[in-house]
Amino acid sequence: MNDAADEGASAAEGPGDDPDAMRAADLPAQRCGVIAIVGKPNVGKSTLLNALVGEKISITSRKAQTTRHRITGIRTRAQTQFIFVDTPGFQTRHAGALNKSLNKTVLGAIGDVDLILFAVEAGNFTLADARVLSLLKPEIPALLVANKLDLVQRRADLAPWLKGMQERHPFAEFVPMSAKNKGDVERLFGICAKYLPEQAWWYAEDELTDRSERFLAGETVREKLFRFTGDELPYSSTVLVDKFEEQASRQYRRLVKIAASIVVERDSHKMMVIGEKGERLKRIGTEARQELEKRMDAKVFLELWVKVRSGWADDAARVRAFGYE
Ligand SMILES: Nc1nc2c(ncn2[C@@H]2O[C@H](COP(=O)(O)OP(=O)(O)OP(=O)(O)O)[C@@H](O)[C@H]2O)c(=O)[nH]1
Repeated sequence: MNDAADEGASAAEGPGDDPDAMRAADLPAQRCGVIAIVGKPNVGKSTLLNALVGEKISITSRKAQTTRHRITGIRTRAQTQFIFVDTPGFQTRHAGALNKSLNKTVLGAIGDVDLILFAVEAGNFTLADARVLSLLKPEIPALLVANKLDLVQRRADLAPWLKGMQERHPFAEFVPMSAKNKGDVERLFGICAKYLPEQAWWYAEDELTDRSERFLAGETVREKLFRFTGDELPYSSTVLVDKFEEQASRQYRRLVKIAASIVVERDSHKMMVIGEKGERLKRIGTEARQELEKRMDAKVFLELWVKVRSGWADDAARVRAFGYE
């Protein structure tokens, strides 16, 4: 991101004597800034990010703590480039190395941004929300995104709740909304834009993420893994992409061969992932492959393995080796 930022800075230099630059200076100024989406697990942060970016960038599932990485989603609209970072649901319940790493990612993500979207479930505020809120610095503007508004039965009850929220933190604005409602998401763009500084864009207009296809492959398998195992499988299970190779092909315009390992902590979890006669693993593989083919516009061969590595989520060195900062 630094390189991109440097480019942006040079593009924003003054017009000088260059006639082309003079013309550029007549245009409305570009805006560009970073927006962090924070909140406790399962409040809908990834759903919101995907809706804002207009594509599925971050995986979602009903299982809390699905998001493990800081993910950048980019959306450029009219003169404004919005750079979103999604963060893992901050949590303090488990103390293992994986969780320490996740919490560090959240703290890193909110220190240096232009705007924070603090997401909660509308009408709810628990100790877990309070813990995340305590991390926000008053000098960075924060919007209270009261998400899942569609689940609120009596809207009238929301007013006193919002008033209480204002006492907890000096929020710049309240945004009661549903991440699943297009109109609400549209309105959020307009609200966010005014908090972003006037500066040249950091990314090309059509860029959607700075994450690689290899990363996307791992995340897609992980999403299907959690979808098809539900609450049975501990969230410490992870996916490693062992091979990601684009190969020349006469038959297909693009051909990508991917091999990935699903890493679990116990033999019993391995059986759970594989399922009876291998049915579940097959389903995970098929769904992941189909989705990747669509998103990468390529023919994909996907090979999945299940490996047992007991205690990896409590082992700091392994957590790093598995790609978590
Ligand atoms: N009814 C309703 N459900 C929503 C809304 N937004 C998200 N959800 C659901 O809430 C669940 C959690 O959404 P995620 O986007 O994965 O939540 P998250 O905050 O990113 O979760 P972590 O990755 O655990 O931090 C999913 O089942 C979503 O479909 C909403 O506006 N209304």
